Amino acid sequence: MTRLTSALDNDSGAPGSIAPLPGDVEVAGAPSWRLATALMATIEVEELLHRFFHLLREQSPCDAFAYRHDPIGLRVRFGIVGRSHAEYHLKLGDQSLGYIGFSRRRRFVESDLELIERALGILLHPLRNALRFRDVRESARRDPLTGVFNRTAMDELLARQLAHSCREGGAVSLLILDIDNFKQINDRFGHGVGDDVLIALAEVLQSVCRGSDPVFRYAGDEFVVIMPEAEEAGVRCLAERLREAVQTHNFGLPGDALVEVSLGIASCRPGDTPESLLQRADRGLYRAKGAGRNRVEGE
Ligand SMILES: Nc1nc2c(ncn2[C@@H]2O[C@H](COP(=O)(O)OP(=O)(O)OP(=O)(O)O)[C@@H](O)[C@H]2O)c(=O)[nH]1
Repeated sequence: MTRLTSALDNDSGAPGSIAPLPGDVEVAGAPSWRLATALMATIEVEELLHRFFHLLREQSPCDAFAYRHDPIGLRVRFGIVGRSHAEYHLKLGDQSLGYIGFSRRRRFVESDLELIERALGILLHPLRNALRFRDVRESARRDPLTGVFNRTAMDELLARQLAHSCREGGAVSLLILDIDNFKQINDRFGHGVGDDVLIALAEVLQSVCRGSDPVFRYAGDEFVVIMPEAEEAGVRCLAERLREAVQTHNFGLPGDALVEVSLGIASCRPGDTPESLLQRADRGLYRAKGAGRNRVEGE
């Protein structure tokens, strides 16, 4: 663990290395085992950090706390930011476990930072385990070929979004996209080239969709995009943008062969289930194929 800054009243301090802690130190009167036991009782990163912050704050060395791990896009914040700051890079061996920052209205003094650093020493191993668990769970929700979310993740999100829309009355829309004549691409150029097309297609879809509209690989050459809060006009607009983006993308196929897609769209109606919503989008896709492909259709 490395102290990056100990900015007292916003003055930057010199970086320094923190020695590992003995296992049995006291955290400002609270035995370290209390913190260690609380952290051992969960494997979820967010819950772990929440417990860490609350136990630390009982000893009042900080008012706010921010954790970030950019490679996995994880950010967690608690409390109200003050004007005195201290930031640490958390490392176990060569492995980075992210950055953690503390802030406080009152000025941090060296004994506060020592207390924080002892507590961080106790956090390191549980945090490493929680990050590993998160990684395993995330990879079970990803399609191994394209890296986008898989059908399991789609089923979970769609059920959650529909339940939310039932409760709160908000909109949910989705689209299903299928490559036109993909079998011919495989037959003409080989299965490996077909795989490359699927990978590149997933990248095009993700680059057009905002982070809030996740992309899923639904089946072989079919992808789904879920649009929380979007009405039919919104999903139609996104579907058209995706169709155009794919058509104009250079997939690097021999003879500059084009890749085109057909799309079916559907928006949530009262009483919809995930299955009924998907079926409507699928019927739209079927109509798009029947009407000549490279187009968007709803029901
Ligand atoms: N390369 C590759 N091909 C796949 C994969 N999964 C499914 N496919 C192929 O995708 C093709 C799907 O074809 P279909 O969607 O049935 O038909 P299509 O040729 O795309 O024609 P339309 O959908 O009617 O336009 C089949 O040839 C499958 O073998 C994969 O992971 N990699």
